[in-house]
Amino acid sequence: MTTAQIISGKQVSDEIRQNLKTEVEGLAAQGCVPGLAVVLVGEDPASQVYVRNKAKACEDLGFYSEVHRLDADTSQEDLLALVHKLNGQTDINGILVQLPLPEHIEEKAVINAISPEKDVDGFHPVNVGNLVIGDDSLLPCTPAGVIELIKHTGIEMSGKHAVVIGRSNIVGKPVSLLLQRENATVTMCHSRTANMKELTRQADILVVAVGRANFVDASYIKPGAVVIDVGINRLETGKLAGDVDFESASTVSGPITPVPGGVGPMTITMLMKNTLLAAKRAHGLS
Ligand SMILES: NC(=O)C1=CN([C@@H]2O[C@H](COP(=O)(O)OP(=O)(O)OC[C@H]3O[C@@H](n4cnc5c(N)ncnc54)[C@H](OP(=O)(O)O)[C@@H]3O)[C@@H](O)[C@H]2O)C=CC1
Ligand SMILES: Nc1nc(=O)c2c([nH]1)NC[C@@H]1CN(c3ccc(C(=O)N[C@@H](CCC(=O)O)C(=O)O)cc3)C=[N+]21
Repeated sequence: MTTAQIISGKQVSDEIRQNLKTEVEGLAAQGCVPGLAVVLVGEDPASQVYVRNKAKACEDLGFYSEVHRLDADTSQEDLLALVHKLNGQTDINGILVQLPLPEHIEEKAVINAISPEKDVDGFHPVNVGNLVIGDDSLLPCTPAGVIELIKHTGIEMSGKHAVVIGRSNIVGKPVSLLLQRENATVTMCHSRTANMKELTRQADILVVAVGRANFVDASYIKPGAVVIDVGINRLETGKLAGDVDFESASTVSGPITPVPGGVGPMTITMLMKNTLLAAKRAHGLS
C-alpha cells in the first residue's frame, strides 16, 4: 500500500503556469509577446505528443507559437537554414528542435546553430558552459523541473546525499550540477557502476533517468527518501511507465513523483518559463 506523499507535477505545473500567465499579461501591455518555435523532423510518435502539449501550453499562456513539421528526409542544410531564419525572427524568442533527429542529421551541428539567447532547451554549449560555471544561463527544462519538484516538497537539499542514476547530457549530468548548486552532495550512477544499490540506498534524494521501465523498486530506496522519476517509457500496451516501479517504491519512499503527471508536465512548464525569460531579455526587461 502506498503511504508515501505523491508529488504532483501536474499541480505544481499549474501553479507556476498561473504565475507565468499573469506576467505575460503584464508584458503584453508593454508590447512584449513571448514567441516559441518548435521544429519537428519526421514523425516520431512520442515527439508528436510533446509537440502538441507544447503548442497547447503556448496557447494557454498567450504566447505566440510556430510549429514547423519537416519531412523525415529533410536535409541537414535545409534544417540549418530554418534555424538561421528563426534566429533572425524578432517575433521568436525561443527555438526548440525536437530530439532525436533522423540519423542523417548531425544533432550537434543543429544545436550549435541555435542562437544561445534563443536556446530555451539549454542544450547549446554556451548555456551548458554557463551552467557548469554557475553563471546565468537558460537552464535545461527537465533538470530545472526536477529541482522545482524537490523544492516543492519543502525538504532542504543542502547537505543531503543525492544520487542520480543516468549521466546523459540532457538529464543526468545537468541534474547533478543543479543539485550541487543547491548544496547537495551528489553521487552519479551509470551502466558501469558496480555497487549501485549500496549507493542508492544511501540517498536522501534519488533521481532516476535510465530509460528502462520500472528499473528501480523498493530494494533501491532508503526509507523516507525523496524519489524523482524522470523516465518516460511507452509500454507495448501503449501505457506510459516511468523508470521507477511506483507500486513497490512508494511502500518505502518519502515523497515520490508519478508517471504520467510528474516530471513530464514540469518540462513543458520550464520551457515556457525559459521562453518568457528569453523574451524579457530580448526586450531589455529582465
Ligand atoms: N520527463 C521528461 O520530460 C523527459 C524524460 N526523459 C526520459 O528520461 C529517461 C532518460 O533519458 P536520457 O537521459 O535521455 O537517456 P539516455 O539513454 O541518454 O541515458 C540513460 C542513462 O542511464 C544509464 N543506464 C542505462 N542502463 C543502466 C543500468 N542498467 N544501470 C545503471 N545505469 C544505466 C546510462 O549509462 P551509460 O552512460 O553508462 O550508458 C545513461 O547514462 C528516458 O526514459 C527518457 O524518455 C528524457 C527527457 C525528458
Ligand atoms: N529538444 C528536445 N527537448 C525536450 O525537452 C525533449 C525532446 N527534445 N525530446 C523528447 C524529450 C521528452 N520530453 C517530454 C516532454 C513532455 C512530456 C509530458 O508532457 N509528459 C506528460 C504526458 C505525456 C503523454 O501522455 O504521453 C506526463 O508525463 O504526464 C514528456 C516528455 C521532452 N523532450
